[in-house]
Amino acid sequence: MLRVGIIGGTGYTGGELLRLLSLHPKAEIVVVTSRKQAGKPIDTAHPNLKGLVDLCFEDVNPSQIAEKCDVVFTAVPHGAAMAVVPELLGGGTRVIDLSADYRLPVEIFEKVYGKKHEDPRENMYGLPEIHPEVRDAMLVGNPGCFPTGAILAAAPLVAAGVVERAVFDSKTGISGAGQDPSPVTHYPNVAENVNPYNLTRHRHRAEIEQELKAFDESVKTSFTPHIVPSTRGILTTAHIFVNQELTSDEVSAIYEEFYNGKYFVRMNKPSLAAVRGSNFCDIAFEIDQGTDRIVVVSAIDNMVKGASGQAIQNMNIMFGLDERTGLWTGGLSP
Ligand SMILES: NC(=O)C1=CN([C@@H]2O[C@H](COP(=O)(O)OP(=O)(O)OC[C@H]3O[C@@H](n4cnc5c(N)ncnc54)[C@H](OP(=O)(O)O)[C@@H]3O)[C@@H](O)[C@H]2O)C=CC1
Ligand SMILES: CC(=O)N[C@@H](CCC(=O)OP(=O)(O)O)C(=O)O
Repeated sequence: MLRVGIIGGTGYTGGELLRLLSLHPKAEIVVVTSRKQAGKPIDTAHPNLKGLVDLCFEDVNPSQIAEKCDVVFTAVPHGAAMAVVPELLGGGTRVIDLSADYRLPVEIFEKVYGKKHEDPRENMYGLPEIHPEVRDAMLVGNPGCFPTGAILAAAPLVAAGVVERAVFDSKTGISGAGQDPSPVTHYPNVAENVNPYNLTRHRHRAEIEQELKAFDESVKTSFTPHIVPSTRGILTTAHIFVNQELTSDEVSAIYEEFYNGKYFVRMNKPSLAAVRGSNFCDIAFEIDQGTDRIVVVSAIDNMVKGASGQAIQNMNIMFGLDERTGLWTGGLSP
């Protein structure tokens, strides 16, 4: 059994890690941290897990955690992971970080996040459909939720060298903002409403660019997010402008070949409901006949394929398990 630790166990992604790992046949959760809820049972923060995870939150230091664990998930805010990762790695454990601390080269991170990186080191971007090399990594920077849906939607066409520009328009559920309440997440501001934000400069644009430009340096990208009145899920509409005419069969072949053997990407009508609670990314496309545009739509659960499920997929690959282990569940639709 893999001995697993979670730093930041009271949060939304920590709760999803606990929910999914409690069903994982090859993982045993041995330590879950919280500074504010230390000593309390897991189900005080996550009532849905009563009877499933029989542990209490602990406030312990990273080297004590490393001693007990083969792998540790850091499900903490940006900037907090880099404060614990060096000690975890020094203790010999492998780390999957759900924050943005290890997704970008240091100079880009510092520019985008406006803070100094305290632990500059090479990063391994944990989008396993594109980076199977995660298998050998000691530290994986698990992707952001929006970049996961956007990159998976566009990567096959960008890798085929046919894309001039990709414009991503994403709608997200509110859990992407984490558990701390704010005016943005306040019910009257979210219910029966759609809120666009960071129209041109959302920090996730850097991740999207990093991954797509690795396939084709000349591709141009734009990204605009919106919050919709849903707890979970991200639906991304990608307007992809191409440099040549393609038939529907040709585009289908490009996607089928790119995602051949990639279990968690399905060519399937995307909807938030169909992927809710699951690690799937559903993708469909339509060619805008007579124009240079292909509309590609993807749907993920931001907390599963967009965070904790993908992190467990990475763990499975890093430890030589079938990537699907513990992630068998379908979506909760309808
Ligand atoms: N929500 C989402 O859909 C997604 C989130 N992410 C990223 O995952 C990370 C976690 O997100 P999320 O679960 O939403 O966040 P939450 O705000 O819901 O939870 C944060 C957790 O981190 C702990 N924590 C906070 N500050 C520190 C610190 N300085 N040191 C140690 N622990 C700390 C908190 O517990 P306590 O204060 O008790 O210690 C809490 O358990 C973030 O970096 C986020 O950007 C990534 C993809 C999707
Ligand atoms: C609704 C909402 O606020 N969403 C978050 C996305 C959070 C996320 O998952 O990404 P990171 O891990 O990079 O923080 C946002 O736009 O900042």
